[in-house]
Amino acid sequence: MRLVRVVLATHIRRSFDYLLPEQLPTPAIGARVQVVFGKRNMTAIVIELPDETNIALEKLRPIEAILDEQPLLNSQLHQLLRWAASYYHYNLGDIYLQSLPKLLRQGQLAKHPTVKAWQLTDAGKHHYQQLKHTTKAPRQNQALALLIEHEGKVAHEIFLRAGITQSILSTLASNHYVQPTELSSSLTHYEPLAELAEQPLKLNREQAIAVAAINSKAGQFAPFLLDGITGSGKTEVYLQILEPILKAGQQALILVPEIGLTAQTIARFEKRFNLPMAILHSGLNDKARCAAWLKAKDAHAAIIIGTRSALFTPMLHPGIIIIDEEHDSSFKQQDTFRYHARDVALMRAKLEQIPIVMGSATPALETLNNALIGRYQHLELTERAGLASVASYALVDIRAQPLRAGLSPQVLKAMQDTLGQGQQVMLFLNRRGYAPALLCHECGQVVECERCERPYTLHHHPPHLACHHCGSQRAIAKQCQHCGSTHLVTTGIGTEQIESELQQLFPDVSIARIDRDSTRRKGALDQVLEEITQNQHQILIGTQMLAKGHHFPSVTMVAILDIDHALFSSDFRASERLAQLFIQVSGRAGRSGMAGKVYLQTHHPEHELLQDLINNGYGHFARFALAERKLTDLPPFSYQALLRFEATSLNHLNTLGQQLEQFAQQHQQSGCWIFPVNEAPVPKRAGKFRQQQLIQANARKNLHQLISILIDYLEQLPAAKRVRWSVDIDPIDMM
Ligand SMILES: Nc1ncnc2c1ncn2[C@@H]1O[C@H](COP(=O)(O)OP(=O)(O)OP(=O)(O)O)[C@@H](O)[C@H]1O
Ligand SMILES: [Zn+2]
Repeated sequence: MRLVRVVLATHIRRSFDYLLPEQLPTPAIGARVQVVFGKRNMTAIVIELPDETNIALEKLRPIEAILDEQPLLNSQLHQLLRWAASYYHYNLGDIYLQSLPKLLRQGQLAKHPTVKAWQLTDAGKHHYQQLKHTTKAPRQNQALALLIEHEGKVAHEIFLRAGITQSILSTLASNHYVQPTELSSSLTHYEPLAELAEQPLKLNREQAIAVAAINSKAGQFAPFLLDGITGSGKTEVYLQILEPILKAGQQALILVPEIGLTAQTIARFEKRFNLPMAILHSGLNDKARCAAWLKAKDAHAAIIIGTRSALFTPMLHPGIIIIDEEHDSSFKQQDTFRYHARDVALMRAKLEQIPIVMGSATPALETLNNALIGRYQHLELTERAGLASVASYALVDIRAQPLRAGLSPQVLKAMQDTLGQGQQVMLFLNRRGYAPALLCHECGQVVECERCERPYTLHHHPPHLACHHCGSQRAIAKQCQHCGSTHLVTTGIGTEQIESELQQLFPDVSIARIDRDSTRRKGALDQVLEEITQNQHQILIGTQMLAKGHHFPSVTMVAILDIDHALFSSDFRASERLAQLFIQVSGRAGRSGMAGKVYLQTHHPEHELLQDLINNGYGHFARFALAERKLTDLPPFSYQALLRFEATSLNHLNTLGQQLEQFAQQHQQSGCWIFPVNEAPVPKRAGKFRQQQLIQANARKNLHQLISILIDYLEQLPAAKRVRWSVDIDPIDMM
């Protein structure tokens, strides 16, 4: 009797045992199998081949089929997924299955797709024998030689990497020396890096120290914080630490924030190394994602660049993990499996025994603290790279000032001057749409999304109302629902409004707006970023999309229009987020030699956070903020979990809340604080009422113990069946 223990994607939080029928070979651990679960056919992953089971034998069902001869996941990834399941108190089966690309989850064979290739003809062979010693058409000869070397078949991509262009291949094809064919992409393997495709920059002293420190830890677990001000050349450091790793035939995994993964980023790595890369982001179709994943797994890609979930991509020869803009909140998944990619990546680096580099100009306080207490090696870049100098700041007091398009006279004047000198201006406003609210001028009633009880945002392109909480849309109201008046007016300003008003103020200037609406179309963001680099636009207006890591050489002026609302938030992380945003946005000014200037409009020019950031910089602010967190027992000096509850009826929530609070108080442990169940900061979303309970502890162990007890309780509690609940470990957004 042979047994197989598997996990699969079901809400039941455990593994399942199946029988292995005689005619099937023993599957590898980490391979997929097909099983019947309930009445459904499902893809499962083998996690163990146990000797015994506590299920009655007659109840065991057989496995239907084995899908993989080779395991998809190696033992380090198994350990990682198990660790993640226990750390985040999430279902192991879901985590396993979610770590696979969708097509593999659905049971497709893990086969590399075929790629375009060229085949040598007899005529081509003959031609080469006759002409190989001539100097005529050297590129054509090189192409034919490459084909002979590889038994007559070479992938198109390999020709391109060797500098043999499409037009050379077309000429060869028109002479019938080669003909198109296909190759399994697994045959397109690459040789380790021999020499760089482009000359590296000469590092400054701090960069050189960073590169040497990281390279000295090859082949072992070593975490680094690369704490370098904006424009200090962190990317050049990444490029140079990759060189020895790629020369050793190892792979690099590079994680970037959701919208930081642009064609420009990819191009920088491509240009330096000319090696195959696997790109993984949420915009890929299923086929492309699966192909990239397999390329990484079988080491047919040297560099794997991706957003959050790329972290789980298997690699045959892992050499290093890099997390760029490590403070970015898009590394934290905000629904279902709420993991933080940076934290899981650290564990992965530990399991794989490789270095991990976390880079940022504005490190998360958690990360900075780990560096300050010596848990991570702290590498600092305190100067701008090359010829660029640090931008200067001006606080613009807008109290009682007349504003046009949200801009003060001082900022408008500065814009005129900057534009007059042929330089670019960047305006930052973290609010997309035309106006954040539409209201009745007669009775004051605001037009609200009924499902969220929040104002609709007015959009003009195309005209509609959109709820930024639940995403619902409707036609623009013509009448007040309350009093029937047709006199509706907007309040507040969004990026669309600034764009249209600036078009009137600066009719001869090209304006680019960059926000989620203007970049929805695939490729639109890359296109506008390229246009900005080519100086096709002079004024750039954007939300935080524009703040992230971009390098625009001609931007010398940045104006931050309105961040006042964030100065008085009750969320203890608000000041950290504001400081990061402020520094990142400011960091776009003056990056290539020309002096940069940053204008900050505010009603609170004396506010100590703004004063501190401007006068002393992020590092000073962050150390002070850490001291404050320590005094008040907040993370990273304590550990938090958030239980979230959602239901269509408030009664259901209240019943559950009372029972849970009572239970939690009875199971209070020393070193744990259990806060009351409260309304969430967004108390209603998409028709569901929302509540939450914060749990805090002085040690991780205590937190995890208490959470386990609470989860066990919730799983068997009848009142919890009518409520959707979830657990968020290390929550960063309390919404
Ligand atoms: N050693 C160097 N010498 C000259 N120029 C350099 C050097 N290192 C980097 N640069 C240049 O400085 C500019 C800024 O570098 P990079 O984009 O890597 O900065 P960064 O630290 O990643 O900034 P940010 O955090 O704002 O994204 C780039 O144009 C880069 O080519
Ligand atoms: Zn809504």
